[in-house]
Amino acid sequence: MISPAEIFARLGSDIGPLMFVGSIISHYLPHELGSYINAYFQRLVLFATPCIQITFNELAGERPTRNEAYSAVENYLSIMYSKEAKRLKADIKNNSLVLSMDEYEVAADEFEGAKVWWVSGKSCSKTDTNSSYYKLFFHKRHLDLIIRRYLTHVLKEEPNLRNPRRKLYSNMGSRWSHVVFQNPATFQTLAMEPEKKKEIILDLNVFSTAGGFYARIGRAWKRGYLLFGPPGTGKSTLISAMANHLGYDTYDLDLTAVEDNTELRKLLIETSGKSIIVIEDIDRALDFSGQMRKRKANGEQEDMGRLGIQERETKPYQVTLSGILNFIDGLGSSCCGERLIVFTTNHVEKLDAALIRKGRMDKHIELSYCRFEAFKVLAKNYLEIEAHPLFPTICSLLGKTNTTPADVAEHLTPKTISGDVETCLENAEICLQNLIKALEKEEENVRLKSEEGGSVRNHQLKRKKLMMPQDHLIINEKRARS
Ligand SMILES: Nc1ncnc2c1ncn2[C@@H]1O[C@H](COP(=O)(O)OP(=O)(O)OP(=O)(O)O)[C@@H](O)[C@H]1O
Ligand SMILES: [Mg+2]
Repeated sequence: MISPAEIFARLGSDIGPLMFVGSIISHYLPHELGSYINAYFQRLVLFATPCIQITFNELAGERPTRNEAYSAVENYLSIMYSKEAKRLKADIKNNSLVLSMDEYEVAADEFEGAKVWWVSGKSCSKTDTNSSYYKLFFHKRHLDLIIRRYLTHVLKEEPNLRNPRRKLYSNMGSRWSHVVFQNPATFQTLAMEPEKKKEIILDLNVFSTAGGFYARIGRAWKRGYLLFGPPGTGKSTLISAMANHLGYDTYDLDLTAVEDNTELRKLLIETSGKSIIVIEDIDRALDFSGQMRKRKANGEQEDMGRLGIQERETKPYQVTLSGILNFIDGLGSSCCGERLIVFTTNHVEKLDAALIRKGRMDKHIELSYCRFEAFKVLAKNYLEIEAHPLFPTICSLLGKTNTTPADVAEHLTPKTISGDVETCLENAEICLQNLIKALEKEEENVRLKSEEGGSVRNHQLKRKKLMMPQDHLIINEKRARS
């Protein structure tokens, strides 16, 4: 015979049915009565079972703003719950549709073997001003796990989950349109020297939590990053990793599609907080702008037949360097919330000093050719190996050649994908061998070029020596004549 204590203990492991009954009844009653009945069922659960309840109110304490923990729970539940839910609530936030649990809904979740239940509702007390809430119920034996691990997981300690519906905006003229940001790049998968990576992560973490500091020193909460390096060294990949790390939206600004500085300002004002504004290949965008302005000044813009397809599609172009400087400086003064602005370029030397000075581009990061530390990250990502007898050969070859991570990644992509361990190891061996062949070829090219360079230099030196007496003669002759 089961004792009443045991019944309650068992009930505590599955309070779902009780919760569901409460929510269904509440749903079909007038709001005030519904909320009363829901609260009653919750109290019954707490009384009759060894359950613990944690409440996340939408409006907490005296703060007029939304409780961030509530928003985090809402984000988490909207992903988990929307797959199986029958009743969802739709809302528009930052110009996009957000679905979340409707009131008096119950969602069951499981974390490392512990069952938990989330209940949504709206409190009716006068003091709470009809604040919405989420309540979490779980068995008290899981208290430690829930507090230490589950809540951390829900409250987006997992940075990728901070803003699960992150968006990638791009501009058509002066209008932004967006798609869901889905690039999976993270700092873990980014091939870069560990120290440099750590430094960037730290910088981002400090920035994202430094709102109070920026306010105190009277500066806009923004930070500029200049990423420079040859093509295929990971500039765009780093931006995606940054967006995933911070949970920010990304605005990919195509300057060549912007008509003039006024349009640029308009685009800026329409960006939201917690975002990364990216201008890729800033040197080329500015070059393009200069060319188009020159053509316009020369009255050539009418002759559209002479322009390239891309140029023909864009209108006469009036974005100037000072427009961009104002754009950067305006970030923060015309918008609220933190913003990162990121420029990328393959030719840092071409950029105007005013554009990249500290205060505008605060952090300059060089993305460079693939060295051994970066290679190890790629090998782990692509081949799932951390060591291999061929690694020392690759390490030595990478030191002698300038190969981009993009090239290395291409060689490390297995031609067949298999879950079988033996096939994976075989694939790894083949990929590493292929990479070695490519690196050896590159090394040979480097050697030939340096030999060619050497013989050209020797030739020039010899010529110089041969020329010397003649040159002296000419100079002396000139002196004599004068
Ligand atoms: N540092 C890196 N870590 C991981 N993958 C990389 C890295 N660099 C390049 N790759 C791989 O190479 C591809 C091209 O890299 P990416 O687009 O980031 O280069 P980029 O520096 O932005 O080049 P470009 O100057 O031409 O825009 C990526 O999709 C990625 O797969
Ligand atoms: Mg790029």
